[in-house]
Amino acid sequence: MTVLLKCLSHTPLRGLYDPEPSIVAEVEQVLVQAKADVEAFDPELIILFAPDHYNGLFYDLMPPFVVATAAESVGDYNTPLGNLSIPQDLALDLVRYIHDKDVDVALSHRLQVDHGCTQILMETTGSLTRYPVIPIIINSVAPPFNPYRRIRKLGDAIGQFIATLNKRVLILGSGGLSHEPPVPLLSGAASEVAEFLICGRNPTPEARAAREARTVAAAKIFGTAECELTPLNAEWDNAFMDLLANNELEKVDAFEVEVISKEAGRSTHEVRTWVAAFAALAAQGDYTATKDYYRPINEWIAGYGVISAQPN
Ligand SMILES: O=C(O)/C=C/c1cccc(O)c1O
Ligand SMILES: [Fe+2]
Repeated sequence: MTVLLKCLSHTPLRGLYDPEPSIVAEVEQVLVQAKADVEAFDPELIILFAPDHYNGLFYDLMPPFVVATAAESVGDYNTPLGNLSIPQDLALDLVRYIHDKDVDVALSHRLQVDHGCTQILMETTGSLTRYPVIPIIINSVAPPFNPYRRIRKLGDAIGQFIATLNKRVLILGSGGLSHEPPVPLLSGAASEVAEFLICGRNPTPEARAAREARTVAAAKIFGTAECELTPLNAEWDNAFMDLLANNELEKVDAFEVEVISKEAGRSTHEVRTWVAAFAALAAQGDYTATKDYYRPINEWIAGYGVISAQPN
């Protein structure tokens, strides 16, 4: 068993509403390197920790964690449609293993996934199907959330499972860092919005286009006085990346959801995927991590970071 970890912010605004060309080129270079690293590692399995953004999972049944044995991309924003290549029996073995470690996960035999899963696959592998992948969705967008210590336990259990495999395993974490896109909250929502959040699967093309246009409109004013969304927080982001790079993962047990939402934005909780990814890595022993990139990018509504790590 050999392990490589990559955690990347995602943003569906990439290519839709970009910052100045030098920044686009800078990020492109980081992503080209990430893809080259993955190509050289040649994974036999990808464990992908990702959030959903009310595309596959809704409040009619909102699980904290889901392992998918089959998944198709909804093709939101600029991401491709299509099925992911999931080894079904291995995914089921993973579910049984996690349960044996006293952590409960939901199971889906037909999950719809969005840019939370697909953008990172496209960026690091160039395809939805290049390598076998087991997607694990961690609720990071639809409050209430379970505590960060539960994410660490989940990641640790999955890391122990990885250690039983005689495979090269790429662990991916998708999302974060600080950010707050215009994703509605159920609490206080108008009835039409509440209906979408509870049961909004398979929107019409017009509804999807309207949602994407709302995100672009928010991006155009994000970070200005005109915008009511919580601004990016580079200090929070750097402290979080340092915590990971310095092998201090247990500190996340003290993270408070409401405090993070206020300080860094409601969708900052996508870093829960990074916590799970690093806990899975830490289950292999000590590791060395490198902060490959960080920049707060208002146009993308993203504290945008990339971090890589491998066991020592
Ligand atoms: O779900 C959406 O419509 C928008 C999501 C989004 C926007 C900006 C940054 C992100 O990480 C997102 O997921
Ligand atoms: Fe996101």
